Amino acid sequence: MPSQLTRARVLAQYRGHWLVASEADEPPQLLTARGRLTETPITGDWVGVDEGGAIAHVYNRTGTIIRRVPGEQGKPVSAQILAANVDLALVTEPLPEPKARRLERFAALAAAGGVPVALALTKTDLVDDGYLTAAQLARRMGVADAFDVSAVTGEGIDAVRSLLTPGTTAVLLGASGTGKSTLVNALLGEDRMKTGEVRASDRRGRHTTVTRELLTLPGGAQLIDTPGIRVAGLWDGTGESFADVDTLAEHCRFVDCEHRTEPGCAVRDAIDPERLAAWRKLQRELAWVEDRRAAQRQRDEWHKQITRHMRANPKR
Ligand SMILES: Nc1nc2c(ncn2[C@@H]2O[C@H](COP(=O)(O)OP(=O)(O)OP(=O)(O)O)[C@@H](O)[C@H]2O)c(=O)[nH]1
Ligand SMILES: [Zn+2]
Repeated sequence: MPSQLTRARVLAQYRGHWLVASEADEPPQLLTARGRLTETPITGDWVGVDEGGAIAHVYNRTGTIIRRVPGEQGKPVSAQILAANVDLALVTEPLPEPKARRLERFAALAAAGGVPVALALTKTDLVDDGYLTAAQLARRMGVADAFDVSAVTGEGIDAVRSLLTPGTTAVLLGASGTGKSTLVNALLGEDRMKTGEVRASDRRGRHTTVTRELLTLPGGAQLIDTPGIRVAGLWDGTGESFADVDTLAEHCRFVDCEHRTEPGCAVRDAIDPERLAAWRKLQRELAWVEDRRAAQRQRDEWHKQITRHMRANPKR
């Protein structure tokens, strides 16, 4: 690592460029990377900028949101890091009929990366008792913080703000159309104009391929939006998001109990059947992913060995 590096945060990524803000109160700059980095910088990353003004290092990440990229049949499975160095995931789902299955999936995605979860049920203006639904879902999922919010009436926005203390980096996670961007706008208030397309233009013109952007909220917290996610495949476990099932499962008679009809099962009668079905479905998905990943690792190892062998025995 070169000696003189300035620490800076990646606000957004473009093709071969990154919008980066140093800790000092300077305007963000569009930078390129120096040579080959060990990691490709992504939104939320802390990077080291060298004296020539290029990204030369990506610091270790804590709290990452990683999903499996929807792949074609027969193609290798791969992962995509959606956000780095995140302290809180606000998982969104709209009222009047929030889908528990989607909430559980996004919560698992966050938990797998070591990120605590809060629920934000949007569009509460469409119902009378959104707070009840939020409380029930939170209880069932073992989530401490849950809010029903409305960008139309402003209800619940302050409650969400109370979690977004200065220095916190939060990410909005949820399916397309669940109200993430609208919530961002509500939290930003009038500051919205300073962000987005305005900042993403420079001498070379406008960079319109904004995908995930780290924004600074008026209160001093950072927020990353993740627009347009259709499929949120799991990649590496479900973290602590099914702690209820995992804890009870320790008391099942069989270690590989699937909590169906096995005798001495401690989970089946204690967990909501739909939640248990969701757990099973995600476990099956993870088993499939792990199989594919193991097969790919084996193939990679093979290729390495062949290459090594050919290098050691060049044709004469
Ligand atoms: N009634 C009502 N409608 C809302 C509220 N929040 C969002 N909507 C509407 O829901 C739709 C989807 O909201 P978006 O904020 O674009 O959803 P998103 O999650 O950002 O979607 P992607 O960008 O595709 O991921 C829009 O038509 C919003 O106007 C709300 O609090 N109340
Ligand atoms: Zn069991």
